[in-house]
Amino acid sequence: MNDTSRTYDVVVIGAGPVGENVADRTRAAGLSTVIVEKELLGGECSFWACEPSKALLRPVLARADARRVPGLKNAVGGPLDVPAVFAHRDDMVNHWHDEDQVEWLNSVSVDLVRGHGRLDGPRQVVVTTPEGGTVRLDARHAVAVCTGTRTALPDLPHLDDIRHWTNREATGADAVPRRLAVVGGGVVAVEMATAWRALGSEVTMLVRGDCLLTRMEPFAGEMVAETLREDGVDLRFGVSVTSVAREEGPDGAVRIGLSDGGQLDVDEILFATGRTPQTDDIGLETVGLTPGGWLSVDDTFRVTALEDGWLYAVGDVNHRALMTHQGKYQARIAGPVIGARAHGEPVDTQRWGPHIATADSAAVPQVVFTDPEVASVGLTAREAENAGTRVKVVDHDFRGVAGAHQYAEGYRGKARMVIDLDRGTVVGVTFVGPGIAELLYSATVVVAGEVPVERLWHAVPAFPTISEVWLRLLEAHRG
Ligand SMILES: Cc1cc2nc3c(=O)[nH]c(=O)nc-3n(C[C@H](O)[C@H](O)[C@H](O)COP(=O)(O)OP(=O)(O)OC[C@H]3O[C@@H](n4cnc5c(N)ncnc54)[C@H](O)[C@@H]3O)c2cc1C
Ligand SMILES: NC(=O)c1ccc[n+]([C@@H]2O[C@H](COP(=O)([O-])OP(=O)(O)OC[C@H]3O[C@@H](n4cnc5c(N)ncnc54)[C@H](O)[C@@H]3O)[C@@H](O)[C@H]2O)c1
Repeated sequence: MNDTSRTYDVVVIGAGPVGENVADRTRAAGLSTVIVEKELLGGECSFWACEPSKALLRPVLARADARRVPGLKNAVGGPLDVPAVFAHRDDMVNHWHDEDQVEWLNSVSVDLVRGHGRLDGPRQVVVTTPEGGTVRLDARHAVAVCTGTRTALPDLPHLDDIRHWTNREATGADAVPRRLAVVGGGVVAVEMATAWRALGSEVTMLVRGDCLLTRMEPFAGEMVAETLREDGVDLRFGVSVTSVAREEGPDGAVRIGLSDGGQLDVDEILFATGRTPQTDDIGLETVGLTPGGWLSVDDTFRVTALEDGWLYAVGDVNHRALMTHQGKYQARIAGPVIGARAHGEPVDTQRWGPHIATADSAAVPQVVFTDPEVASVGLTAREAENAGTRVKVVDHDFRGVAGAHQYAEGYRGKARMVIDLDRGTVVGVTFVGPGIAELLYSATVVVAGEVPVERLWHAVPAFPTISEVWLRLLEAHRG
């Protein structure tokens, strides 16, 4: 194929949820924009991460909730309809087709070039197309790298030979392994252990540390661990994988060597061991940067290592907050920033201003879709203390929350509010319990809005909802 060359105001590399939103916002700022994608528009989130994992988990959590409702629990005592769960998952990812996203891209007048994009000097991107041709894209104002991440794998001999699972197989498989090992104790590990246990696998979790969900309040990981164990997951702490091999050929069992000297045979092994940035093959060396690392950015998403400020990195690839909603928030900041700079307009970088991603450090919300659900925003008590804040930690275990007792017989939950005593505001909130995911936005408004604690007395939760936990927290604070 012949080489072609085109010029745009902005070139976006990577059409995951974040790249799509950057392109939408630069276009809205009046800049011509092209996006480059090597796989499916919608990225990891739409096809191999958020969407399929939550589709697998929805029936699991709905059944767990239903089993706590008197009058209903006997009706849902049986196993999940596994083929129907997979069919629902397949529908939720549109059978791994991206024509809806292509239609949307057309509707916002962003051009698309399919293929692998690489920088080729300042403001230049060269795309190798699936047909083997090249398209050269010149950017008048900015290139935004939104190339996301893939699973970070441990350095184990023969790992490539054993057909292991990453998030892609864990969210996309259509057969239930009899025995599944899950390596890791983070969010992917606990969510996928929950899903596959309920789908019928014997699950063993191999966690090298001594707790789950280490970035959250300690009680979150403890409560999730308790239910995983009750549900029959073999949860092992303080153990690492030292070797892996498929016994008896490619379809044989995986034999796992363990750091405690033991071994474990399973049918599949999932590595849920964190993420690595997709920057190893995007031409960073052509602009004087080292390939393979996270791209550090300032609060307006300009890559700090380049002085003349045309290169932006948004979403997972900048390592600020590896979640879809937070990457899309970054995109809603970065797009207008690129627009303002292109039009020679001022950029307002005051805390909470329109061109600075203040929430990335102050108010990142996250829901972990396990049983119980975990929802948190802002700082943990330890993070706040480490930041030098004079804090008061207020805990409540959902006693006296009528809505929680309506929701589930024997409701088990815990809530924590971290108060900045000098400013009189809430800097962090964590809820653990069934049905608490939708409570998180209230906490996010409280933290991002820096609402004075005293004003919260006037925010009245309806009776009898789980939200009344806010009242119990305030009462515990007032004493
Ligand atoms: C199992 C799992 C479950 C998750 N669940 C949730 C959840 O429930 N909620 C949540 O908020 N977050 C969740 N996450 C995190 C979420 O998936 C990521 O934060 C999100 O996908 C990041 O979006 P992104 O656009 O930055 O990157 P990605 O979604 O990774 O998209 C990057 C895109 O860039 C493309 N690309 C890369 N290199 C090139 C190149 N050189 N040329 C052209 N195209 C390129 C890729 O093909 C891809 O389409 C989950 C993650 C995992 C692994
Ligand atoms: N519901 C959600 O919001 C959601 C769901 C899934 C993933 N995500 C995001 O995706 C990102 C990736 O999740 P993740 O769980 O893969 O990463 P993570 O960083 O949350 O957890 C990685 C886990 O693997 C362990 N680990 C790392 N290297 C290891 C090794 N060599 N051997 C054994 N254990 C090892 C770590 O100790 C940790 O327990 C996270 O930032 C997460 O927030 C979000």
